[in-house]
Amino acid sequence: MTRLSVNINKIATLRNSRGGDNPNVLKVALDCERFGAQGITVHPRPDERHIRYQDVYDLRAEVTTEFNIEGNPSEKKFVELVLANKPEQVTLVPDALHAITSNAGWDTITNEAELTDLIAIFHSAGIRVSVFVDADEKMVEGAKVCGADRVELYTEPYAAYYFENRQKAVLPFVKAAEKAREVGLGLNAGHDLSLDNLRFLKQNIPWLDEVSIGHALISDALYLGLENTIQMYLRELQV
Ligand SMILES: CC(=O)[C@@H](O)[C@H](O)COP(=O)(O)O
Ligand SMILES: NCC(=O)COP(=O)(O)O
Repeated sequence: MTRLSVNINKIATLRNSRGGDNPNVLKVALDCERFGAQGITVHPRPDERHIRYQDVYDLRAEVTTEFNIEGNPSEKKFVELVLANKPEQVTLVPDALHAITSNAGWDTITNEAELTDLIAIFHSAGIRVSVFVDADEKMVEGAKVCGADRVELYTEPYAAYYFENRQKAVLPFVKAAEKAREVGLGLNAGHDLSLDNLRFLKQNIPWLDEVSIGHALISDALYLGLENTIQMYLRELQV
């Protein structure tokens, strides 16, 4: 079974645009769970341009499905936030400070020492650790060496190339996923997954543990409604 974790960053972006509390991030998270999402993902960034640090505390208190916090652990504040909230999963992402969104996975070989230390810290708090990587077998192997539990494959290149040649687009992801399975890592995927490209990814990598989806899902919900949209994404994973 592949779990759907809904990334609610975009809800916070909308809320922050007017400075009030509409839409209410916590309510949307609980509604996502009620509508069938099996997890909630947030990616607080140091500038708090969408999810604020306080949101993480508020969500932790109420979310009953898997809570996944993504972010760059080079920021001490991020590590402290995760340790204070003890989510079921932390996803380590090497974001540059002013990047519009995540745009690359870790070099798990160059950053082996840093990642190994951080993973040990999160493990000592009982938190599962997923490491965001490009679809590169060497980076997957490197994540295993660092002690990760899972990798999250950065799927933007798959999504970008999907309509041109989906067989070729998925191939590096299948190889990276096979490597993850071979070395005993759990497998997540995310970034730019959508109703267009999700089913094909799942068909080619049926052992995917989890996908985290935000931008496309929240955009679809404007037309289709949140409950219906979540059901539609869940259906794409039932193949
Ligand atoms: C880690 C990742 O793939 C990103 O998609 C991220 O979680 C989304 O962050 P933004 O919502 O800030 O673009
Ligand atoms: N980890 C990826 C994620 O949470 C959502 O990415 P996107 O669907 O907003 O591109």
